[in-house]
Amino acid sequence: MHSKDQICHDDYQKTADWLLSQTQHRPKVAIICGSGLGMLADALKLQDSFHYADIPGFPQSTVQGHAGRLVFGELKGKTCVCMQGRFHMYEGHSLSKVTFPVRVFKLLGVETLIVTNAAGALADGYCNGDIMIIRDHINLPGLAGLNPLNGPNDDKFGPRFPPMSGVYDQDLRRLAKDICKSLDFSQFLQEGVYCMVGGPNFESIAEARFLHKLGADAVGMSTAPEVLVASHCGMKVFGLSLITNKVVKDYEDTEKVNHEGVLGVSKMRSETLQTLVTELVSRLDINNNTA
Ligand SMILES: O=P(O)(O)O[C@H]1O[C@H](CO)[C@@H](O)[C@H]1O
Ligand SMILES: Nc1nc2[nH]cnc2c(=O)[nH]1
Repeated sequence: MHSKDQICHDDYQKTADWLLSQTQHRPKVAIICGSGLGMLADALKLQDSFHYADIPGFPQSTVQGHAGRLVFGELKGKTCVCMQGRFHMYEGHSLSKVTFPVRVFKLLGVETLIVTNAAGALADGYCNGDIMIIRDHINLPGLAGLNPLNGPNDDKFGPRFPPMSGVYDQDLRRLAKDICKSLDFSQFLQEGVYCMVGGPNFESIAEARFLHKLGADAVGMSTAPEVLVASHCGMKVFGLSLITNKVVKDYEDTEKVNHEGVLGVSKMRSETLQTLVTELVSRLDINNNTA
C-alpha cells in the first residue's frame, strides 16, 4: 500500500490470490447487493463465504442492511461472487477503497458485474417497489472531481481516459426486459437514469428538483464508482435500482424518507429481485471453470 488513498496492483493481486487459495470457485459474474438486498446471495448453491474482516485488504461495511460478507457459489450452474454489503463514500472510505472489490473481481476472472441499489424516485411515474433497469448514470461526485480513477492510471486495468457512453450493456438490458415480460414483472419495471450523490443526507426539495431537471429518474449514494471502475477494466455492466421511496419535490409534501423505510421496501421486493437476477445470470453466455 502506498498512501492511505493509493492502492497498487500488488494490493489487489494479494487479495485476489488469497481468495483463490480459499475457494475452488472461479466466478465470471460478480453481484453487488444494495441496501437490504443481501438475500440475493442466498440463492447461491455450494457457498463459500468470507467475512470482509477476514479478507486481507478488504474494507469493512458499516451500514445497516449491508452484512459484510463475500459469498462465492453457483447460480443456476453459473459461478458467481456476491458482495453482501457494499462500501459508500459517506462511510469515510476513499473511492479507491469503495471500488477495491471490483478490481479484485477482475483479477479473479470476473467478466460481468451486476450492481443493485436502493434508490429514491425522482421520475413522476415511479412507485415504491418499482424495479428500474439502469440505462445510464449521472455521477455527480465524479463530475465534481471525486473519481476512483484519480491518480496515476494503472494501464494493466485500463486506459487513462475511458469512455462512459453505453456503459450499461444494451444486450443485458434487453435480456432483462424480456425476462421481466416472461415473468410478468413488466407492471413494476422501469428503465431510467440513476444519479449518484455523496450522501449521507437525503435530498432537500430544491436538490431533488435540480436532479430531476438534470434528467435523473432515481437517486442514491452508490453504484457510479463501482460501475466506472468495472467499465474501465473491460467488464460488462448491468444495473438495477429498487425504488424504495419517493423523493419529495413539492414544498406542500411533508413526507420524510428514512433508512428503515428504505430497508422495508427492499425486503418486500428482494425475492422478486432475486428471481430476476437469477434468471438473468442463468441466461448469460458464459462458460464455467473451476480451480
Ligand atoms: O446504494 P445502496 O447501497 O443500495 O444504499 C442506498 O440506501 C442508503 C440510504 O437508505 C444509501 O446508502 C443509498 O445509497
Ligand atoms: N440519495 C438518496 N439515496 C437513497 N437511497 C434510497 N433512497 C434514497 C433517496 O431518496 N435519496
